[in-house]
Amino acid sequence: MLWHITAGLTVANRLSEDGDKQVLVLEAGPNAENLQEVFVLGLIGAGQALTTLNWAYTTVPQTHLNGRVLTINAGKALGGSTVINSMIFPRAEKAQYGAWGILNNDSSWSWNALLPYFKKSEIFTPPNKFQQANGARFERDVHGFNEEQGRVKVGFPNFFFQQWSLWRQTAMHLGFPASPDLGNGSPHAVGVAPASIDPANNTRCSAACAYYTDFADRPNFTVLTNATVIRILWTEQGRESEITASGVEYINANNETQVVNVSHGGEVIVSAGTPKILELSGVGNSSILQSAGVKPILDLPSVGENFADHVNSWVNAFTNSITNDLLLLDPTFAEQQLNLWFENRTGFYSSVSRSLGIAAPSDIFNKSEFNGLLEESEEKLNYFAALLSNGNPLLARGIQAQHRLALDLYRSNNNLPLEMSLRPSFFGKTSFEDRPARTYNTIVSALYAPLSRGRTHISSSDPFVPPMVDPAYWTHPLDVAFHVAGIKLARKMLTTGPMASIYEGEFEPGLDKVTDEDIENWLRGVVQSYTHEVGTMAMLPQGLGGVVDTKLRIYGLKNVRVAEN
Ligand SMILES: Cc1cc2nc3c(=O)[nH]c(=O)nc-3n(C[C@H](O)[C@H](O)[C@H](O)COP(=O)(O)OP(=O)(O)OC[C@H]3O[C@@H](n4cnc5c(N)ncnc54)[C@H](O)[C@@H]3O)c2cc1C
Repeated sequence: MLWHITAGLTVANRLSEDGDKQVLVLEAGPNAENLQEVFVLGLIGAGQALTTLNWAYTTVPQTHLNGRVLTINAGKALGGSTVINSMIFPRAEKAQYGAWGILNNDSSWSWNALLPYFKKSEIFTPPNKFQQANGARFERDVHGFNEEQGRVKVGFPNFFFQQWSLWRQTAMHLGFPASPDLGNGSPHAVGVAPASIDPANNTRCSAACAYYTDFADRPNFTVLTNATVIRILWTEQGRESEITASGVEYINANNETQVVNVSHGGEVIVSAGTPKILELSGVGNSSILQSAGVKPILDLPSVGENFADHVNSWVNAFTNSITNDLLLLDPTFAEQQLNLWFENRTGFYSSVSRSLGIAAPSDIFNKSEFNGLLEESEEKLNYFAALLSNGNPLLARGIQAQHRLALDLYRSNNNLPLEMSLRPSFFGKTSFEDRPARTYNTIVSALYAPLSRGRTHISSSDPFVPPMVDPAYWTHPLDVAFHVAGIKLARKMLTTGPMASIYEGEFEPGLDKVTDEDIENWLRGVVQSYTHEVGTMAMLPQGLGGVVDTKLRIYGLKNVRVAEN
């Protein structure tokens, strides 16, 4: 039994290949595959705006971001966040996968060990001549081409904005290597990102498209949508040496409470809002559970801790080039473009992929400046581990181990702190009405390897009360330093090399933000979640405050695993 979905549907699909296994998936949202906000590439953002498809969690006021409450988007549909996400489908730096193996002393978590699974997860369509002419590249060795169903379709779109090419040239001018493939495990480069799309139809390929639609008639693979899981039920304690899940309680589309039993030898795989469900089931930090009115079953204090999320910010420049802003500025043009997509899959709405540049420390700091920052962070390893671990001494060791490894990787230029991407449009918080009615190019700078760690917990036993979410953004000063440097790099990218030829002045942050301090102060008022939250069911040894082992089994529970970010 599983819920849910990006990860969960993948596992459900693979398990149900064995006809002797009965697999049930419970998903709180609907099947939204037939909505044009989901399948039309250029309508990214429209799906997120549908409240029925987005959990839109809110954070507690963020101490380091002027006390602001931020929104964290997360898909609520069969296919999870892949139904509303931006479809960018590159991979991380090899050393990042290796870090899992090092922290867990398990070599099955490394780039080499995982690459066969990455290949098995996709049907990659190489770029055609038009896409190659627009910068798309690929390396055959790192992709999967097997056309069997049960894989995410990955490829490139039918429309490219001209400034993406100018921007890549500018990035190269500033020292970024040209990427032969952003999925090859060496993404410190600039290139065109592949996307999780079906290039034959120019449509989104969500996890539902990859792992469910073609398998809906598998007799042992059942999916219930609009089914919100409340808690896991346990066998009477004392009869088993380990605590055993006996069933799951959920609320169906008619608002009725239902129970489904786990068959003998069966497992529950949690892949959805996991900390909340575990805490409602009595698994977590006992004192947090008791204050919320839940009877503790297993004291596992790191559940919901170790929360990390990317945040982003931007520099937008006025431009004379053609951008996506035209869709908002001219509704007739927007209608024509949408018609073009439906007629022959061309035009603005057939575009999705973005050019990305992944920056290393050497792109943004000089060596002595960066060594100084690293030394400061090393001196304060204990302090930040204690601060970020919420009074949990084992997790403090786990966070310290993560930080030590991250700092070592920074020293060798193998931890990549920033994703830089060019959006051919306005991007930011200022509403359409409040900004000049012009076209913009925006460079978005996203903090990729944050050292800050926060938490999420229940505050009530009522399953309909949203969880408390505190990502503790920007708690670690190195996060702040990288983010400020990202804005300076974005400015440089907009104003040098070929990009300078289409630059007509800066809108935000605005040229009055001159010093690092000005930029930092502006950022504290605008930084927003990039909605890539991870880490709250940490895969770490128990001595480092872990929640799951390297087979994703929850410590202390007999038949419950976790499969999600
Ligand atoms: C707006 C946005 C843009 C993004 N862009 C990109 C991108 O371009 N490239 C990229 O690689 N990543 C992107 N991501 C991140 C990526 O989509 C996620 O990391 C990934 O989908 C997470 O997979 P998951 O299985 O862990 O969780 P999810 O995909 O979030 O799936 C969790 C599922 O569980 C369901 N659920 C939650 N609670 C319950 C409950 N109580 N009962 C039943 N079901 C429940 C949810 O409805 C959801 O369907 C983006 C994310 C968002 C939100």
